[in-house]
Amino acid sequence: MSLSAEDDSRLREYLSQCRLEQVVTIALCGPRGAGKLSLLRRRSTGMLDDDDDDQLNRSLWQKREYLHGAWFFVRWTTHTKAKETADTTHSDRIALRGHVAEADGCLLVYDAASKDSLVGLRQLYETIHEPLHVGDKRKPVVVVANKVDLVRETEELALREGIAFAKSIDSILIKASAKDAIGFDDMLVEIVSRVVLSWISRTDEL
Ligand SMILES: Nc1nc2c(ncn2[C@@H]2O[C@H](COP(=O)(O)OP(=O)(O)OP(=O)(O)O)[C@@H](O)[C@H]2O)c(=O)[nH]1
Repeated sequence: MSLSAEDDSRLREYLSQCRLEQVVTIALCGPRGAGKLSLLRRRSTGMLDDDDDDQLNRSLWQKREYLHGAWFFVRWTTHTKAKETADTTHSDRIALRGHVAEADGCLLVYDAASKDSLVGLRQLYETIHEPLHVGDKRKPVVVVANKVDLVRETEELALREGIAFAKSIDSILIKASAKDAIGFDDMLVEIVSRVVLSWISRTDEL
């Protein structure tokens, strides 16, 4: 994980004083087909694709997680639930902004084997700029390059550009593959840690 030793100890100290389970809501945002649902599904059911109705499958969307010596109740949301809805429709953008506004943090997922997917993610980031900000502070964000199993060494451009994008928005990139079950734990720990640190900063400011 990318936390400094100082942040790590602040986080552990804060959590050691919390008696109750911490509820964290994370928005999974990203262009169509990036693998948002597959990442969640793979983690919960061990499957990549499934015919069951994922939207009704509560175990997919909320899960207890033990991180940094504390229990969290993690709720996931995503904006592209209606398969027939195109990315660019007005209602999709409204849904996307709504999810981001309600979330404590965001995972920005794109398909690491597709330059178009990264272009889509950049556009999406512009769309969520407003709900992502609370006053002059931005909610925690982590970029996830999914489908790294499809990236060959000779065509790593979308991955390298993804790292540059993550840096440009003051974030980090985590490599993941829902297919090979890689990266989910890392992205979970990273985003939840950043969310808790944002709570600590807010408390410190009061
Ligand atoms: N090779 C490979 N394929 C993947 C991976 N993750 C997802 N897929 C495939 O990519 C396709 C799209 O995955 P979804 O999980 O539906 O993507 P999504 O981002 O939820 O898509 P929308 O609902 O359209 O926004 C599916 O056919 C998955 O099987 C991965 O890590 N590697």
